[in-house]
Amino acid sequence: MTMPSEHQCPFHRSSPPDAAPVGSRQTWPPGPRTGLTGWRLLIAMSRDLPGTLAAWQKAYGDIVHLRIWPEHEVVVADPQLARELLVTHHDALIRWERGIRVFSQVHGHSVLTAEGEAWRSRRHALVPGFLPKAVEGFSPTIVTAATQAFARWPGEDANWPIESALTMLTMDVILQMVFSSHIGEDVRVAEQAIRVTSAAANAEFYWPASMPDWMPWKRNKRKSLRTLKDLIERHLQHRLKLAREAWPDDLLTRLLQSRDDGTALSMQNVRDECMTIFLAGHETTAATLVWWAWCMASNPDAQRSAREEVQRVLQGRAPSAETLPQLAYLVQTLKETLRLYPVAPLLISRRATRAVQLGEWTLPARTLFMIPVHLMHRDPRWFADPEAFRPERFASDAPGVPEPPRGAYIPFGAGPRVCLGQHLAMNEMTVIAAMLLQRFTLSVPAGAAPPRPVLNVTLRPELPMHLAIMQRR
Ligand code: HEM
Repeated sequence: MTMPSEHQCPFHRSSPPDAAPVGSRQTWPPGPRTGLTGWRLLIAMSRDLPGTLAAWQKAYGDIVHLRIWPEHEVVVADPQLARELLVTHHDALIRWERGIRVFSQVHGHSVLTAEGEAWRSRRHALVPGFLPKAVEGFSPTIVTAATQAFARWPGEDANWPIESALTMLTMDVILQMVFSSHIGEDVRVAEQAIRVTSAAANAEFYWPASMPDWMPWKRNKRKSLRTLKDLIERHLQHRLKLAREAWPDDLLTRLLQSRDDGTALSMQNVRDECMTIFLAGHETTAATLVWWAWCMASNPDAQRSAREEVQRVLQGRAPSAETLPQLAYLVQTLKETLRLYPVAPLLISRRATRAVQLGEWTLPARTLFMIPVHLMHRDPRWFADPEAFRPERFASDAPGVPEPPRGAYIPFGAGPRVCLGQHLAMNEMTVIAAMLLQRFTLSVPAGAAPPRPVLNVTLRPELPMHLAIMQRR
């Protein structure tokens, strides 16, 4: 019998014997060998982050140390410790500076990128607009946008570009919520600009510094950033030209009005918040709906059950604040989709500003922490038959399904920096999913292989998703 050595992770006693810690024996959990700089670990991560982290968890356990010069990084895939980090130790953490620098190129200094007091006051100003009651008020807007979008879908298509169609729809929804306007002609340009900036951001995460954007080969990124900023600016200027009494009740008006009651939001802050809400508010919901559509198409029984519920509850009507809570099974299909395909599979890495006690490890100030949400979501210890699509596991009365530990399921993060838009996202996705099932049957195109998830800021299919659709009579 192999006795656990003092090197081994106390949370994963079965670590292999070669799992020697790289740093101080008292300080660092086990992890892969580093070589001279550890940069080969970085290269492995940049090629396939989810796959590489899964292999390291298998080899070294739930808490893995990576020495990537000049950093010490600790990957925490133990649900209780991940939660402890995000909730109990939140005030000992800031977000990884490099990640924030990359995000700031697009988001400026918004609630997503701010820290400390600046973050607290932004979050405080924004929260009321994103509480469940406030979000309910957006349902008619979502219904109108979805009705118009689905009316443009064909009656039948064996290879319908559903990813592009759903992205357009969620973009339209968020533009109506923020600016009370449709995206119209801008849609294709914006979609392309977002793809270019996301790809650029994804590549830059793995470099210690970015080359300046005026470099000739960054022309596309420069142009795309300009396109997105111009889009926000155009809507903002249009609003400012209107008399105040004519301002519609939307998120931009709420942001502008919050400047009146002493919240120190500059006009640049308003622009930055609009950009974050625009991007975070539609890319994530689009990606989740795309994965949901795949799960429905590849699990026809689940699709049938969800549709039967929609028909029984809605009886052909549009979803509303009153009927949405009755769509319990449909919500379970969305939750199960978020388990299998969490669109933010790795929360933004955190940096410790002081020593952090995590289980039996005391990890010094400046340690970087990474939380692989996707690994916890597919861990057979917390979710039986984890690769299977089984919405019933989220039923409150599911027989014989043990409750996973808190922290094992965190598609929206946890702690004070939990997703600001989680209620809006669930509300919007439920409305759109219900309306889609009312109108169309989804199936996998003949001969199509299961999509490979890749991380491109959000988790997306490697190739744009196409599905077969058939209008229901
Ligand atoms: C399926 C949809 C969504 C998912 C899975 C999702 C996921 C997440 C996650 C995991 C975080 C925390 C990141 C971290 O801790 O590092 C986050 C933060 C955030 N999300 Fe979402 N999100 C979704 C939709 C939305 C929507 C619709 C909005 C806004 C309209 C939004 C706005 C934000 C903002 C502003 C933050 C930063 C909050 C802060 O730092 O205080 N998200 N989201």
